[in-house]
Amino acid sequence: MSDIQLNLIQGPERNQESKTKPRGNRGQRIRARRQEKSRLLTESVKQSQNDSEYSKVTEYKEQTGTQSNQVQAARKRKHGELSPFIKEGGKPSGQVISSLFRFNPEIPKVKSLKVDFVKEDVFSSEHFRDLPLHPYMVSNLEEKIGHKTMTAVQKQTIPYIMQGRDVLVKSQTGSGKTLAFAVPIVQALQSISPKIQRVHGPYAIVIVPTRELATQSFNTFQKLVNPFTWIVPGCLMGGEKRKAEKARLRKGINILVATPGRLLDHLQHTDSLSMSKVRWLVLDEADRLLELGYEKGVADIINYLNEATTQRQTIMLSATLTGGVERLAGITLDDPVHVDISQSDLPKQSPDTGSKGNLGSKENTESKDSTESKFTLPQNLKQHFVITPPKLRLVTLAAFITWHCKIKSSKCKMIVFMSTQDLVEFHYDLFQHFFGVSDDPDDEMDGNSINILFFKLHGDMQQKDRTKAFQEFSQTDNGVLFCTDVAARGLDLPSIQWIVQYTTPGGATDYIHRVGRTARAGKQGQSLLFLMPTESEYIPILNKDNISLNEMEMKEVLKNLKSTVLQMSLDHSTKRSIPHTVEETATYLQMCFENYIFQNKSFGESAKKAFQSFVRAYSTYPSSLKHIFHIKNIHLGHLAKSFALREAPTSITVSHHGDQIKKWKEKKKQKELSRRETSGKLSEFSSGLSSGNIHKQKYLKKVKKTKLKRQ
Ligand SMILES: Nc1ncnc2c1ncn2[C@@H]1O[C@H](COP(=O)(O)OP(=O)(O)OP(=O)(O)O)[C@@H](O)[C@H]1O
Repeated sequence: MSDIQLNLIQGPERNQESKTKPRGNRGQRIRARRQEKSRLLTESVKQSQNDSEYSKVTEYKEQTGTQSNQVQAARKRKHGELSPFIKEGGKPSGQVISSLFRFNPEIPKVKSLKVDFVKEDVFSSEHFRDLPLHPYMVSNLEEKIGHKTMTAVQKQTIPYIMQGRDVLVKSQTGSGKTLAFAVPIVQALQSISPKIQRVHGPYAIVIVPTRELATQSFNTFQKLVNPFTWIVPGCLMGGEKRKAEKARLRKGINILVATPGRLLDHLQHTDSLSMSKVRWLVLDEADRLLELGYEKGVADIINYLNEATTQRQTIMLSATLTGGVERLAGITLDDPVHVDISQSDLPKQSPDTGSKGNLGSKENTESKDSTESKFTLPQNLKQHFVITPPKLRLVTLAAFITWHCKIKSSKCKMIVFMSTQDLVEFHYDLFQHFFGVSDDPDDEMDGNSINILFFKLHGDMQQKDRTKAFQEFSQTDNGVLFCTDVAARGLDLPSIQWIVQYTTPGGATDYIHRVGRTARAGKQGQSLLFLMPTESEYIPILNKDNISLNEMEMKEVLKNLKSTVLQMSLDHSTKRSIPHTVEETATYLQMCFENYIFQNKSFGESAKKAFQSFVRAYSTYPSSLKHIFHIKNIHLGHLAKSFALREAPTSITVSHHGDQIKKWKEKKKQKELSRRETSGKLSEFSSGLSSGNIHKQKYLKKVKKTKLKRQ
């Protein structure tokens, strides 16, 4: 038997995990639960101790083994025939526990570049009452909404919109762009005489990329029209009932906030929706809306508008708006003003004044000047990065979350961004199980005292669950939200202290919007970016986009784990064998995770799915970043540890994993091409409304399912 096989898990059979809940009175139940937990935890402690022994043995073997053995093993590993921890001759199905702290790649020294700090004031000293606004508008803003002075972007933008100008607005996240367009629109609508009626239909169309942002912007309009009861705002978005929306459209909506897919479907299928009165078109998060996948739908909406009305003012906003983005959808802007708070006090005329484009035409689908202006981040945002070897990612995340949200403070609100839905599902379930608030009252008596509130949000959730998660997380003052980039844009969730990016974003733009969920409107906030050693070159790339980060050392994060482990439910018998050093504690927690995954089949499947989705997502970084983010740079066996798997799933690690990814990418490319031919819809776009073409509907559903499940 090989040395490594000595470490095969001797634990209970899979699927036996707490399946049979003991009957009897409360006292008996608690005792039985304690015994079961004690058994599992003791097992983890034993394994964490064995693990140190094991690592010594394997290290010795690796160092002293004959060269031919080493070369042979290395060759096999290279071709994926061997798990890095199963020696030749080992049982292929064997579950091997490898050391967390041995054979890790070195943590490189990061060479940060000097960052030019661009100052951007959030607030101005001017008051809303200094503007020619209706007195009720001013009193509503001051007394009900609670804002007396304007933010800098509001001060610069509102007068231009009130003059009827087309405007392109770029200002940092959380600087108040929503009111910058909402106030002048409501002001103009209330002043129309005779009064507008709801049956007139929409005067303003506000397009946003996600459902949560649609709800949020709609709520802002609802507050603003409070004194002007005859103005009716409304919201249309994928996931909601089509019939109910049609009924509301029939009654009349004057300010229509919508996601593009659902709006387009109503334009195509709801007769009562007329665009003839539309005077304002707002594209919030415009750069996102005009990206690949969204831009076709937006161009179609603009075509509808162009046919229905000629008198239109267009307003485009984003924290990462670059000049020329309007060309992406061939939007025609008439002598637009560029408001860029970071650059100067005086807004500029657009260099491409009055440029006309062909809607959706190929020539216009590239932004030519993405580097022409610098991005600005909130001054009160402290940004950090941590470099962890792949094996230690999961325990480092657990250490970070439990320290900040339980041990250090019980009032911490955190968002953890991940690249795919499967990653979100897996981490949510795992953390909920180990550290979440239990719905079983027995747990409180049982001493299970980590009790963090966990939430999840991604594009594949049922709309009602999505709405519930969003609302509950907005209202709570402590908790952790695991999410995809569906929550990266525009959301204004109160009192977020930490933004964690557990998977690296595809570029500076995504980075800026993710971290922009904290440090909003002058408040304090912090962010942490997880990197693997092979990814450290990403820091100077972010530096070039004015993003400045400080290193947080992994061992500093991990040293807090001991308190977490102490707080986890342990009875006296296991407490005696609680690990002490950082290495022991981290290994202990990793063993708890691994045992749980190993013993619970559905969790095991979820871990594998998450692992695979991570690997696939990893192959979709833009070509400019491929030298850093290439799956070949990562040891998949080590990476599997961060999914509490004892070896990488074979479907990925078979010798041709490179070919598999290539095939998958080709398939994805083909699907993307046919999708673009049939429709411009992507996840948030997918409204499920089209009634005419069932075949297309099914096709889109399939594409939506198979595509990376990114959002
Ligand atoms: N004049 C003001 N004074 C104080 N706070 C304000 C003012 N205007 C807006 N805010 C607050 O600032 C926060 C951010 O506003 P908003 O969501 O509009 O920012 P944003 O610039 O659109 O951000 P993002 O780029 O992330 O979408 C909100 O909580 C809002 O209530």
